[in-house]
Amino acid sequence: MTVDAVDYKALPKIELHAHLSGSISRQCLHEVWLKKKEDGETDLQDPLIEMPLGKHDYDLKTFFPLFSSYIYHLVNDTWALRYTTLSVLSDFAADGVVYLELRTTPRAMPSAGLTKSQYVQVILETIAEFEQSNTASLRTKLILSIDRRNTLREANEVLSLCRQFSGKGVVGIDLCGDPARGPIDILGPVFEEAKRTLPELGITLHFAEAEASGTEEELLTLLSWRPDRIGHVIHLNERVKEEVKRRGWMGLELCLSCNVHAGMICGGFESHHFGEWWKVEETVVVLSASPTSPFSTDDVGVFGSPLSNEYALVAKHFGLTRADICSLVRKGIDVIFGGDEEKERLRGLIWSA
Ligand SMILES: CNc1ncnc2c1ncn2[C@@H]1O[C@H](COP(=O)(O)O)[C@@H](O)[C@H]1O
Repeated sequence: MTVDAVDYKALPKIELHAHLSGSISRQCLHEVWLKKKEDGETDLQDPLIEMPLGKHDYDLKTFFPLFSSYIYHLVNDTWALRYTTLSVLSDFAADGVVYLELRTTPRAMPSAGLTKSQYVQVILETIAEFEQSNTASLRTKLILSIDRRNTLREANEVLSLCRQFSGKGVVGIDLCGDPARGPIDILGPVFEEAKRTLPELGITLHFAEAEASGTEEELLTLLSWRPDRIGHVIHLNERVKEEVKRRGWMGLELCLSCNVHAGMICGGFESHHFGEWWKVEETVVVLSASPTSPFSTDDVGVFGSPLSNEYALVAKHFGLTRADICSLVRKGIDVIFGGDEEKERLRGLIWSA
């Protein structure tokens, strides 16, 4: 059986590292802009001009400001939040994703009178609405993100929201944001409290995404917070690699297109560290998509590569067979945060060969 025999879109897939605002397609942002323009509610430039279709060469310097200076000004009320969330869910479902953990940084929208708690509530209601009205097999849970720039008070607020919505769709907490920002030590107590008081909550951390956030000191600190999964996993020295393996069964959320397009790794797909990790017994590699906006795997909207394409890429560049691909997806079930019932559902859905 050649790798070409796999229909990567039809392959039921698990996506665990998708940032909501980075997963909105440029077309969807354009639709939001059109409505706001017609209603006289925006002076922003058309997203298709701001982020032309086909432009995916954002790097870590140009990528992060896109949110605070553009996307957050466009998606700034309940209508836009619901519209864009529905669009993101439809895109993942159309790409054959059957289980999605969407992550987002709770954001108040003062001009629309929306608190951070209401922001989370709107997203959860939109997910429920999508699941009721859609025949797709996609089931979605939410992870709330702490930004590296957050103060201790802001980070604690995210933890409180996790507590408030635990059992109602929120299944995890994340550390994300510009890796050039830090230090992250002040946030430690929040993750320690999460571990202690909310054992059902999964912890995932952006890990060694850039050299600046890949010092041994930072990485050992992050590991001391006892994450269940880590994302990107690029700049690790041998000691940290050994430490990751020693923890056993840690999920590694790897984002190929994002890392390559954003120049986060040297060389092309062949030199991606997926090649180093995917056969490591002690860890579980999970691929993440790069939507069609300016980013890519973890921000499909930005980098523009759906999850199905990420599987095609690893098959092509690392020679995975159909059996390898199916076993890669199946292994991912073990590191989802969505609970045993969901794991059972997925075991019935994901191809065994
Ligand atoms: C390149 N990879 C990345 N590394 C770190 N953080 C990232 C990221 N991609 C996105 N974000 C984080 O997600 C936010 C946007 O989505 P939400 O408003 O939360 O839904 C960004 O502001 C950034 O903090």
